[in-house]
Amino acid sequence: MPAFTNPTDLARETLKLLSARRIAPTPENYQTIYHEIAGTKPVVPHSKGDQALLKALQELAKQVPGMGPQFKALANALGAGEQKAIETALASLVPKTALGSEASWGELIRELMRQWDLKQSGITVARKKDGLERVLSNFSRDSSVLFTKVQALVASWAENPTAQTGVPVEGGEAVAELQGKTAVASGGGVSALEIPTSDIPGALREMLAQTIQTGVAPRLSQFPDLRDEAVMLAQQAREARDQSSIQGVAKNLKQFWIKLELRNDSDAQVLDGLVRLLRLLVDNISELLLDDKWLNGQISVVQDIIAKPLDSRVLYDAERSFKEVIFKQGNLKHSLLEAKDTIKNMMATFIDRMSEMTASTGEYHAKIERYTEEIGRTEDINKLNQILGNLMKDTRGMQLDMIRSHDELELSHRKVKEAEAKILQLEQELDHVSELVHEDHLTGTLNRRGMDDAFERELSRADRLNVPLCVSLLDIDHFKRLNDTYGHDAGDEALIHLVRVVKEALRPSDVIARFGGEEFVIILPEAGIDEAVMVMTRVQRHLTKNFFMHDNQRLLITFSAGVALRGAGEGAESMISRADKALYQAKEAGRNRVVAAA
Ligand SMILES: Nc1nc2c(ncn2[C@@H]2O[C@H](COP(=O)(O)OP(=O)(O)OP(=O)(O)O)[C@@H](O)[C@H]2O)c(=O)[nH]1
Repeated sequence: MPAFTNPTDLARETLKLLSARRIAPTPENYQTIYHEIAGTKPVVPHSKGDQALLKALQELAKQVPGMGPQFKALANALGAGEQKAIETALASLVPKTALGSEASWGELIRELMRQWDLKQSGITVARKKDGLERVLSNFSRDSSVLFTKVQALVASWAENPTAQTGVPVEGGEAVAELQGKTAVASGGGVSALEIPTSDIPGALREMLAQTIQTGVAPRLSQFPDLRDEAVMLAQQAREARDQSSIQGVAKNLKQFWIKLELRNDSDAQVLDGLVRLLRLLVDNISELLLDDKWLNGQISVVQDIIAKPLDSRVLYDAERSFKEVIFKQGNLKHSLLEAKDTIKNMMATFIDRMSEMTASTGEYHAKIERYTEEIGRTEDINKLNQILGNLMKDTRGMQLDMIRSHDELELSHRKVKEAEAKILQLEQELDHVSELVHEDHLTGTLNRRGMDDAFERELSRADRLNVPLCVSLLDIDHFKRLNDTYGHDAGDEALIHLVRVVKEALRPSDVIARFGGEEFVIILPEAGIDEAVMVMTRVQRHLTKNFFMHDNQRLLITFSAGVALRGAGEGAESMISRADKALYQAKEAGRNRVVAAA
């Protein structure tokens, strides 16, 4: 029995003992000594967080079948703040857990308490409590599932202090894996608690597979390669049974999403590009309206673009060409209008002079008639002399007028001729500028200038994304013989045929440009050397299956090609030169083949 029961005595004795034992008179020490003297248990005040944790443990005691007493003991020990009792309670949880690891539940709860007390930005105690309650109420029927869920929840707190939610939902682990994270914390002491593979249930795998197959793949119809990849991934997810294949699926999915994001970006770019292009066309229609022919040229470019699968690069090319044409046409239009004005002025001068001349000759004739009458009427020699003098003067004046008018007319005529020549030249220039939009006018591929632009763009893209880039130089075999046998026009047709067939076999992102006569450059973005050689061999096969028809004859066209993979920091010129050497080797080796450059 304690010696003191009266609170005043107890207080006095407590202070005495504090002083006798030389213990600092802190509130905690005072409380401990007080209870020691009174023979009572100290009431440990609980923080809000502790209260929530206690409540959660009490909830666990109710919900987990067969483990109620253990959780209750732990809650009591925590409530009383008795370290030894906490340890015993934790130890008592261990053998009862369904999971193999002896220390699993104990460690998990210890970690739960540790994370509970830690302050993570963005995860409040209320949020933790909410998360824990949801896990308890959703998964407490199966202790092994509950273990995994509680573990994932704790890991999510530990993993990312700024995480928006700490509540794992169905498939939460899978989502964490997809994002390239594991559901188990890398620090914070739970790294030993790996999720056993047997805990990735078949239903979850199936759900993931179905999400990819029926939710993702059908929305990728415009990107057949990605759609096929999604279907393949779905199959992979369905078949993944062990840890390493699940990890493989997660890695593939992550890469797939990155690709999808890039593609979506480029989709938005295509839309942007198209809108910019249309705006450019509409805004500048007045510049292009000088002649219907030119306007139609621009519109047909837009129509061509819309007819093809949209590609931000095609739009970019078209936009650049448009801008150039509009700028040049604007300048030319100005000069053209000036030249036309000059002609109009010349014509006006000409008509003025003509009417002046007609007027002065009319006047002269009237004077002559008058002088003739006067000459008929007079016999006076002096008078006649005077009339003759006047007549001479008028005739000389008339002659001067005539000479002046003649000179002026000559000048006008010359100026009109010059203005006409200028107009002709300007019109030819306009035609030429318009042709620039269509690049190589025979085959419709890019010309050398277009190729330079495309190279510039692809090289910087390859640098930016750190992806490979290949170039191929192809040359038709024995083209001279074809020209000599069937004529130059047939040769031209063969070039058009070749380009059409080559384009069919290439990817939309590949670029083809006419390098010279019967030589073409193909830029293959994001292709390694093996892939590039494979693409060019596929193009060759496609060409041998598609004969060139001339005068109802099936003519087989073949080509040889050299392929070069871009070296670090290598420029277009050097790549083409290496591809050219490889092309030479292909010709030397018997033609109709593809050779990779060293
Ligand atoms: N029809 C036509 N012929 C062209 C054009 N440009 C170049 N050529 C012709 O292409 C031929 C190229 O001949 P060569 O360089 O001797 O090569 P090849 O006959 O193809 O022989 P190999 O390349 O060795 O297989 C020449 O006859 C050129 O006149 C063009 O635009 N149209």
